[in-house]
Amino acid sequence: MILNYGLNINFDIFNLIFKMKSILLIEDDLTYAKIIRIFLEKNGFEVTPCETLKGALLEIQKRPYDLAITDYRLPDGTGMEFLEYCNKNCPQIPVILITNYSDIRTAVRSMKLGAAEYITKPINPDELLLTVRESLTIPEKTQKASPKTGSEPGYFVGKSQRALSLENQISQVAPTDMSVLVLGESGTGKEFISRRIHEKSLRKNGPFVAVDCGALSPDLAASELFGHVKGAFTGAVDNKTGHFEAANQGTLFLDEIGNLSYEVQMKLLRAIQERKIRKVGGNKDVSVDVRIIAATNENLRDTATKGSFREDLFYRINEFTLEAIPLRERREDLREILELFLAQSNSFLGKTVTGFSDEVYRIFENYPWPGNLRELKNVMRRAVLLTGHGVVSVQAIPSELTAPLPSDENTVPIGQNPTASSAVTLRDQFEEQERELILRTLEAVRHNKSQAAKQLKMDRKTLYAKIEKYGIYS
Ligand SMILES: Nc1ncnc2c1ncn2[C@@H]1O[C@H](COP(=O)(O)OP(=O)(O)OP(=O)(O)O)[C@@H](O)[C@H]1O
Repeated sequence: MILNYGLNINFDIFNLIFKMKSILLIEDDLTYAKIIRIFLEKNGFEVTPCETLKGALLEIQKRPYDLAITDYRLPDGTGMEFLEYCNKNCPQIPVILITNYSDIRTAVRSMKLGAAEYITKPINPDELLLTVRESLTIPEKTQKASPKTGSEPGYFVGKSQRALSLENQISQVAPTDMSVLVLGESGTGKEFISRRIHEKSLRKNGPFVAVDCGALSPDLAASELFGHVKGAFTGAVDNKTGHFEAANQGTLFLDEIGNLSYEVQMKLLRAIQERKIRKVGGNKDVSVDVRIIAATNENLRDTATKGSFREDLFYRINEFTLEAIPLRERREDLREILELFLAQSNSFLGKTVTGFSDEVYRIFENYPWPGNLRELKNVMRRAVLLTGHGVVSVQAIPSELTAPLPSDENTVPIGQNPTASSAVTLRDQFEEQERELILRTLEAVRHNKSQAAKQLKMDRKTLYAKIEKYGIYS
């Protein structure tokens, strides 16, 4: 197996830091799951494999895993159902969703539902490792990492008309204490815009607390936002400070605010209007001085009219509206954004990629980017990882972005000696292992294909197809 290159050199250090983090791996393709498991174990993680949604739901209740990785398509459900369960019942466990690139919209939806990250098939080992390590460093899922002071590194403004107008509005509203509602598709930078407002405001030396309301379990949302007193409910073993208090004299960013229950909306309205909160189970009010910035990618006005979002709260948080711009509507800014993400990825990964070929640039220009800046950043990071140095070529970007190219042009043929910077994927390694496994089984059963198929738990037709695919008898 060729799994020992790239970022692996640092794994001893990571071992020390992470002290055998436990991962629940939900993947029904057993051979593929085995390869991922062995790869992660070699890199110092403890992996428990699971083949079904039902099994995974039972397993996650047994022990506090540090991370879960789930395939989207499972025999008895989807990875999304698993994600939803985790959000409600164990929101502290980051979940990475594996999807096909063609399911990018699913991936984007998974991020909205609180997935820590998504990775697309075919999986690149370095990318998998990077994503796992990054997800394990997220401090707490409902509260995002929030620097208290200093401006957001690498905030990109842009030169397009719409970008300039947005920046102008940010500058105008920032010094006021108005509540701001930031609208926009997933990944367009709503949180970045909100941080920008905070940094340009008079509260910039106070905290910026970002809360992902989509990841708050309905039962615990009030306690997360307003805190609780010891003994308020089973499990409230200590007093807890809520996000409101934590944001005192600063800004509270409520992402995906449409996900809050009606009851919590009521408490939120009171907190904003009266500038007072009451902890769950408490009997006295606590004064708070917090500016609210909320974000949503749904039509909150519609939701308010239909009654599932309180109209009074909608008007209270919507004193000023900003619209984050989808990437496809700011193509003039693309080249500059690419350069920024390239520089960021180089510095993050310690690589020296200098640019991209004209062909890559053309592909980027023609692609609709449904996942917006986040998707672009992920694609760039992957491309930098695979390229290492020099110029990013088409081989380093997901084949789905390059519609006219056959997808297998993107990978190195099995048997060919790959270089460290080439697109060797877990799929390649999976196929290599599968070929070996089939060959060994055939030899063990003296080439009796029915027996081999039985042992390999595949039907004869599939076995024949694989024998042909791998050229076993040719
Ligand atoms: N103005 C910007 N400058 C540089 N990078 C940005 C900018 N806006 C967004 N990004 C990048 O895109 C990623 C997604 O941004 P962000 O989380 O703010 O989007 P979002 O609209 O809040 O997403 P979601 O709807 O999924 O919560 C960020 O991690 C950041 O890397």
